[in-house]
Amino acid sequence: MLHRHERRQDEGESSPQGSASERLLFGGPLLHDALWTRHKTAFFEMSLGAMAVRLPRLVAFTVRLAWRADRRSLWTVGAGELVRGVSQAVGLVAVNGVLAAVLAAGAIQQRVQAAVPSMVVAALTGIVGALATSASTSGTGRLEPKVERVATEMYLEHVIRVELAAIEDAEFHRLLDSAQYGASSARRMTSYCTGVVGSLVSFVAAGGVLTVLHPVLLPLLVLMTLPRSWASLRIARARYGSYLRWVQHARAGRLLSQTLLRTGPAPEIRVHDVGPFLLHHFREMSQASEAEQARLASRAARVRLLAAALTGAAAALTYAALGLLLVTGVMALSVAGTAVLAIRTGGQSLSALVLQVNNLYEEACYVSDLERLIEEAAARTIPVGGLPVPQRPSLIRFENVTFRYPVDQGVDASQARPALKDVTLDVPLGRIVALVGENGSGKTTVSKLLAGLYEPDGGRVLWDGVDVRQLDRAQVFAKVALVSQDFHRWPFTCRMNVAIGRPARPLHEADLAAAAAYAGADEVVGQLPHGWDTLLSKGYKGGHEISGGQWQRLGLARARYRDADILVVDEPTSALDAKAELEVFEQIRKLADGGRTVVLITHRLASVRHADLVHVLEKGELRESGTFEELLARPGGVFRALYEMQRAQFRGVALSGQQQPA
Ligand SMILES: Nc1ncnc2c1ncn2[C@@H]1O[C@H](COP(=O)(O)OP(=O)(O)OP(=O)(O)O)[C@@H](O)[C@H]1O
Repeated sequence: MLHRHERRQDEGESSPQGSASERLLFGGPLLHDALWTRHKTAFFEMSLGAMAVRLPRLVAFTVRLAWRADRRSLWTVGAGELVRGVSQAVGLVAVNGVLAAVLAAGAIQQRVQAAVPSMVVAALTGIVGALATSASTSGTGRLEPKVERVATEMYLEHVIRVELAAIEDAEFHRLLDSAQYGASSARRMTSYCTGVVGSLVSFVAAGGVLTVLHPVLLPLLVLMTLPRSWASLRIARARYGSYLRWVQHARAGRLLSQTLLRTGPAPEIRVHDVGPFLLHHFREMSQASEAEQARLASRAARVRLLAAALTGAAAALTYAALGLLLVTGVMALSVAGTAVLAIRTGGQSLSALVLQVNNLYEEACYVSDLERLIEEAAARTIPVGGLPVPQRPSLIRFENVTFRYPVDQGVDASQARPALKDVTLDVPLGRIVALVGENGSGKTTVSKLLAGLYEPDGGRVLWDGVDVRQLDRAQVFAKVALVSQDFHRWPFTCRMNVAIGRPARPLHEADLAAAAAYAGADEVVGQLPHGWDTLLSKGYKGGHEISGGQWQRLGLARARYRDADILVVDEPTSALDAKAELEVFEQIRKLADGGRTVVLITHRLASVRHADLVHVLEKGELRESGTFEELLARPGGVFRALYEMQRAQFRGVALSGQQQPA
């Protein structure tokens, strides 16, 4: 047997340095940075005994899921497996009766006649067993997809309710990633569990019959089966370990082949002659993978041979013991015949049991991630309920607000600069409030806190004097429409891309048209091959791609369709041409005239001319606040300096036929 640390190295996820090509291209083996990769090694460290201890918990979890998914099928499976086991035991006893009758003294006709009742019982148990097996198989087949659906729903239900900060937390995200495999694992666990229960029942049935026949037969059964079980387990794990190693080379090779096929790098691949270079390394990685698979094949053959030798020795020992019992007259010939049959069925059940438990454990790693995710998600869920948000609030105030984004593990959070530091500002409702500042100054963060997406680490966000933490968050969200910089481009139809601004409301064509006209998206819709019904996702039949500026208009239309009191627009015109930009700002201004609040984030300082109030942020701190004119009039002010800088870019560029300004 391999030494423990050798085995780890031999069977673990990575070959430590990777192939020469992998070292050259990736600096080492190409490994996933994901939580689930840890399961692969954890799996190898689990002994059979430890697995047996965990077994009841695993079965209980699967049964609970199955209970939620479909009770009737669960009952069918349970009863089916039980009936199968019992009919197996009764069948063995009947076979014993047949053998005893046939091997007894007397004329052959009489002996056969005496065996008939037992034969009938054996045949009946065979029929009942087959019926029970098919009932269990169909029950498992019905249960599997339902269990997967229930587990997926559990997962998604929890995920959509967690705070944004949790979704952005790298560690939580890793768990999220890994737990998504939990649903399909739960599905597979259903059939493994049925297998485990079935094998266990069969083993107990065969063991029970053997014990009744003679007490020494049960230990003999175990003795004969254990080496075989150990060997099959060993081979399964060796195969898995080797798979992990060759899949690592295959993964690297796949990355190269995919890169060679993609459109993005295609020009560079051709002009810089990257193709033959990558092809050479693809071949090298594939050969490393082939070598590993060849190594596995010969290793599996060796283990299989050893297993066969051990099983043979155990069988010889068992049959020698049976022979001894026969010769010494301790056991009758008929009993020995039944014992051989029982040892065969019992042995098969035990081997199957060991393998099924092994499979069960492997799946359980993912299912336990799912369990953990559900626990953690529950702890990080957006609170439900709270004080009602005022019908027409008049002021949102940030009071000494400090906020830090969650940092990745290993990074000292206290060292990281807060995204907002001691910020105090007002957002009077029914007005246009602009947030300006350089990249990374904290504008988007202010808008997200305003929308209730984050809670401040220090200070308070007050809605008419009430801390947002006490307000009903669902009502806060309902007050806000958001057009973020990276608003989502849903892979749905154009109509749905606007209507998703208020998904709970029945589709209303007139409102859709009004929202589109507001954002200038009506022109976009008019140019699409199927108008509102065009699928905005290239790569699918009938799918169509639109430009960044056209998307931006749809994003604005979506926010307009939402028809909320507060519209937060983050760089709404970055992809628009100059004419469209002017139009959009004009429209935004009209919104405020209608009593809505607009929080406008932009780098184009000239566009904030119509804002009622401008807040200037710098490195997470509020530097200045005032109207456009006030800020421009402030000597040495940050806004004035930024504005001057932007203006200077255009100064000196004279149009033909125009005089350059003095
Ligand atoms: N999701 C996030 N996770 C971690 N840090 C973030 C995250 N979003 C922003 N930050 C950091 O917080 C700070 C403020 O970012 P924010 O996006 O609020 O700035 P901004 O003024 O809107 O910038 P820009 O003009 O580039 O959009 C930056 O240092 C940024 O790196």
